[in-house]
Amino acid sequence: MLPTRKHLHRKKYFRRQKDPPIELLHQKKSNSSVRVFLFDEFLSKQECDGLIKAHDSHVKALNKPPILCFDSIATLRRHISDVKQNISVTPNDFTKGTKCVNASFSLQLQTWMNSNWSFSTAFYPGESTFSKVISYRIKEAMGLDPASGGKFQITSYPEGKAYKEHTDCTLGGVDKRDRVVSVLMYLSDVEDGGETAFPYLGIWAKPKKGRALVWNNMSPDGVCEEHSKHIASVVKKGSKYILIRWYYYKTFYSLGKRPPPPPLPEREPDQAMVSCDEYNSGSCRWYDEWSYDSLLDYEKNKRTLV
Ligand SMILES: O=C(O)CCC(=O)C(=O)O
Ligand SMILES: [Fe+2]
Repeated sequence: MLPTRKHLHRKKYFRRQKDPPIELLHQKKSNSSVRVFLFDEFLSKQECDGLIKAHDSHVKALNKPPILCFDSIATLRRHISDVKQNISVTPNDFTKGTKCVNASFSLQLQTWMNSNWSFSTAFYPGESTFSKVISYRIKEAMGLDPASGGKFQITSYPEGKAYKEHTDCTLGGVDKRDRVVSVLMYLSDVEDGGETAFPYLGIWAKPKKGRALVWNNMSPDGVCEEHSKHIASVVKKGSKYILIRWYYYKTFYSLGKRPPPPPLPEREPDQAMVSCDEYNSGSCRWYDEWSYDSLLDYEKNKRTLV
């Protein structure tokens, strides 16, 4: 039978489920509510390759050295001491009104740090047909409401790169506008390393092209769980690409909408941002879009500017 228009339409949305999803059971005793599921062949090879291509060409296009931003002066100091430099910095080294250093200091840090970061680019719901396709596929397979999902973030890790242990939600946070579920899709195989590991649960997953890994970060009553902490292990050989979409416990107006670019710091149009989060529970990551987190005003006004 020839496929009808209806079939073709449906095929785009539904993955051909070859293997049923499996739950990765806790290998360590834990009273955590976090559950981790694995769906193989969730994305097709063509979808993965298309996303990688789009990501790579976008990263390449933003070819000015990035501006580096830090969550605090303490984090900047830790990075400086990590690269065995003996210079002292004060909050005055941040460009006025921001937590970013100027272009020449950024370039100096980039050299010292040997660009030790992963690269993230984002697209937002409605910006491509693919966003609709994948939202729907996630809804069908995992029961997650597309309206409670945020942006789609593609991240690449060149060989040698990793991301430290962290939670995707805010520990101790009271705001329920937080990431309750993470849907991570591996866009590439990795020759060696790059596993996603949950040290408190004794669970780890190996990157596999097209595979999706889904877990909850918050308990059913909306508390961010310490035991949801996870790590992107170092890519020992090859490179790693992932697509992530976070789903939120409570939805809010700006969720899933591209935020307006912040006015500061001054920058070139093709200049990306590297954001280095809390030293012990974060890593540096290159972003194609600017976030309000780098603005001091934003923190002072309790993050209400957007
Ligand atoms: O790359 C991974 O395996 C994990 C990525 C991650 O945890 C994140 O981007 O929040
Ligand atoms: Fe994460």
